[in-house]
Amino acid sequence: MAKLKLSSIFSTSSSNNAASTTEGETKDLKKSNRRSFSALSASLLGTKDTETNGTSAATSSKSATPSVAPGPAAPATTSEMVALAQKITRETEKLEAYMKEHDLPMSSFDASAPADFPKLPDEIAQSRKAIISATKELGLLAHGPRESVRWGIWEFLDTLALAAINHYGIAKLVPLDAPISLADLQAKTTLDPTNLARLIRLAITNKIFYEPTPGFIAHTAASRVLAEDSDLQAWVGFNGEDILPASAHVLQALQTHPEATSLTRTGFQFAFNTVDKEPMFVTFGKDPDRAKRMGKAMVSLTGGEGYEPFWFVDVEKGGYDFGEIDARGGTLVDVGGSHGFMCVALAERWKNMKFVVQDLQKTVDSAPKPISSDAQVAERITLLPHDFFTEQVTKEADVYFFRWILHNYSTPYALQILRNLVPALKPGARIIINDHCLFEGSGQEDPWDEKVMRRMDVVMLSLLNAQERTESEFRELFAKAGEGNQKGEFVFKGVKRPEGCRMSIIEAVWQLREEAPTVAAVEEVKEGEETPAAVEEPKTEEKAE
Ligand SMILES: C[S@@+](CC[C@H](N)C(=O)[O-])C[C@H]1O[C@@H](n2cnc3c(N)ncnc32)[C@H](O)[C@@H]1O
Repeated sequence: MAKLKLSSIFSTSSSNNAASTTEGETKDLKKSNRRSFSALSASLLGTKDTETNGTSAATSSKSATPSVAPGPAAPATTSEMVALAQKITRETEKLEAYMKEHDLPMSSFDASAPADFPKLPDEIAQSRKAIISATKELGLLAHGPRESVRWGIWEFLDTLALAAINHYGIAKLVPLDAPISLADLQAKTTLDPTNLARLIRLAITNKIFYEPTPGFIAHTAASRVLAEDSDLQAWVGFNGEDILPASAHVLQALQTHPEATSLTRTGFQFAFNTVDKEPMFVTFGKDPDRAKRMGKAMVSLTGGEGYEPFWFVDVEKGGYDFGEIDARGGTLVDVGGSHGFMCVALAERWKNMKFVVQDLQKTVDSAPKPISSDAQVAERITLLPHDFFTEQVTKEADVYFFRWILHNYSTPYALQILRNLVPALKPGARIIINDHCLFEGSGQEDPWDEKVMRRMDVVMLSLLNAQERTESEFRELFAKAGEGNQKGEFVFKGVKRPEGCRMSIIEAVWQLREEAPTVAAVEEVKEGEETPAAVEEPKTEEKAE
């Protein structure tokens, strides 16, 4: 029997993975992102940006895979390595000119250097991204294939060294203004001299600390920020002491449980001897220090480039336009909203809407009170304990918002979370997900963004058997969540991604079946195509908490 597909009704997206828009009103930001990367990639190599020259880079196998083609800036004889080196010079000069013009210090290893770049205008930010990508590629080429694989695989040892340094608080023990001898440093720690020295010296190869004279350790900019930023310390701790052991056990987990959907059979459980006992969040719930570390690590992540809340809040930057809902004083429910920082930011921007922040009892209890010092903001935000694995308690809201929630769950759990909304949904209710949205294939993203997002996807596997999703996976998730419901269905509206942001805004609307678009607008899908994969339902005892 033929299946009906509701794609392409609200979305301009198609199987070529072009980005879609929300109700056709918003800019095709993913596409423009891809175009800017295409342009960047082309300019990196001194070639033309085919997409902006009439030939769609999206349909070209060369759309994002840098390869040297002769062009005005790169004659046919110019090797890929020289083309990359020239581009690095050009883009670095552009960056430097901007910094000088605005009296800003250039990036430096010096301990007194700034820990972050300031917010750069788009063109200069693109130069910076080009430098990051091109230097990586040039380095790989300079190593050659065999050597780059042979030694690239050892990056986990750099993580180990950093994790140990962080665990023993070494960065805080090094004075900010003068070197310290290894002997004096050792006297301040329980780490023995040999291990202290070798771990620091491995970190030094990544410009974390330096050794001005043999046996003396001093700060670089990176070690100084590690000494001063407690959220970054938590991020390093969470990665080094939770994610690293979990990832080291993923192969074991996959070999034992190849379906890889259960929350209690991940690399994390194999690493910490909790297989079939409890999900990671439950383990953390029993250990306040570890839970606190993860919470602070998330603060570090969400404050990081490309993840800041303003990308969702600021309409001018491509954020979500709640104008119509705000005008009628509608309600947004932030499901798994932690301490409500997103709702605070939204309430500061949208002055009439009401907000409900739902999270587990413990999280709600530990939220700051009042939630905002601005009474006009605080009075419109309610914090409510709610487990999203149970039926939604806030009925008939206009928006159910999930930020960094669904990527924590494999499909069976994600379906359950969405289905738990259904009894509360009124026709037209919007489900908005703020998560990464991966391209179907590789090489269409800026290379550094792609690295971060693909790594995050594997972190999700390691800790939770969860995943980042592509647009078609989100579409299928919504289709499956509404399947079998006689009254209504989730109609997928599309994906929008603010340029410069790594997270996407994925939207569906709950519609009564009789209100669904007419058959004329519905695309026929041949039998056997896009059949959602069979998924097991999560067992109750496996739920997060
Ligand atoms: C990765 S954090 C995301 C927090 C927030 N949405 C953000 O954007 O930073 C996941 C959140 O889900 C909450 N959570 C986990 N399991 C939950 C459940 N079963 N019901 C409700 N909230 C839950 C956690 O307490 C945490 O605040």
